[in-house]
Amino acid sequence: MVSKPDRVVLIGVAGDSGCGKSTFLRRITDIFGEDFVTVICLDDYHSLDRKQRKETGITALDPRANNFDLMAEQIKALKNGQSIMKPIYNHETGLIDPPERIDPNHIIVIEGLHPLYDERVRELLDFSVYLDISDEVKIAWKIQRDMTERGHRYEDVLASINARRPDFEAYIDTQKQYANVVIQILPTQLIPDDKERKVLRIRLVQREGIEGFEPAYLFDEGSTIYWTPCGRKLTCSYPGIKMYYGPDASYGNEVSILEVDGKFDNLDEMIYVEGHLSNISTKYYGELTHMMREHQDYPGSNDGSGLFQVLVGLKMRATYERLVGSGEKVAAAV
Ligand SMILES: Nc1ncnc2c1ncn2[C@@H]1O[C@H](COP(=O)(O)OP(=O)(O)OP(=O)(O)O)[C@@H](O)[C@H]1O
Ligand SMILES: O=C(CO)[C@H](O)[C@H](O)COP(=O)(O)O
Repeated sequence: MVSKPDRVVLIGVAGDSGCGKSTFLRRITDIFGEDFVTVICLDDYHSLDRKQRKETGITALDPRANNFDLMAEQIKALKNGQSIMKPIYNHETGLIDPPERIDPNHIIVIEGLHPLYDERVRELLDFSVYLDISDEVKIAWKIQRDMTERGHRYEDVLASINARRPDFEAYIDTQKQYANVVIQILPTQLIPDDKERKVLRIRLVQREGIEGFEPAYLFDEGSTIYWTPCGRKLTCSYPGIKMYYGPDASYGNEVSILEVDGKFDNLDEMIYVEGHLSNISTKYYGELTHMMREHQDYPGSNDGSGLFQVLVGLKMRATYERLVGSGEKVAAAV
């Protein structure tokens, strides 16, 4: 840890397994610096180990397999500047290991299946994100990762997604109603009946009316905009790029949507898109483009997922600086 924090800022990143949380977390630590951020994976609060879950038929997504009392107590303690002894769930053995000491830090990120599920934990959060990946894309990514990197069979990957679905819908998906922002990852609409899932449509759903959070917009705040940026200033190969901005409603809340369908060919040209976005919480013109170009190797860096992950990271930085006051600025990316 760099220095003892005067105030702990708590961020929640929710989503199912395999929805891109690790990539998003790397972007957050890139913005704040590794020492400034402590990431807690909420799998560590599983109260049933793998064998017990198998015997009882209760999945890890089910609240009964998780110790929310301990989670709420320990996250509250960290926010109050106290150290905790956090349990550890060991994914290799499927067992619960002896606890480890976690000290408060400037930013604490709680990530996993349930950061927004329990009201006591939810109320402690200063900023929250839900990564919402459509079934079609989830299957494509899981198959790519679990078959090529983990040696699983196609039928097993599909069966595990199907087996999780009822509990996913009951306990995980419902959390998106509480998030400040939702990043939705959907199949493209630019290629009819696309099965490859190489081109994606990404939507950033931003809650309106949250104190201190100003949604980003395209061209003109509150309008509805359809924009095809391809042409002289943005190179686009097939199937091109379409962007959208407009108002909507979600779970009875007013939201505004920013959307990108398609892939950016050349991230140097992102400055053209950045120049037409407002309220993006950058510290200088071109900072968002700079951040996207820095990590072209991250998955999704050349589509809306990279763009919106960076944008949400900038919103987190703005939240941090607003909460801690002007004395504690995070360095700009230069
Ligand atoms: N934006 C993206 N575009 C394309 N592929 C992606 C994107 N984000 C993640 N992936 C791929 O999806 C897979 C899962 O991503 P990642 O490991 O980040 O998810 P996770 O939520 O951290 O998963 P888990 O909780 O199971 O560890 C990886 O193979 C990664 O390459
Ligand atoms: O959804 C998950 C969160 O990442 C895991 O399935 C859950 O944590 C159980 O882990 P394991 O399958 O290793 O016992």
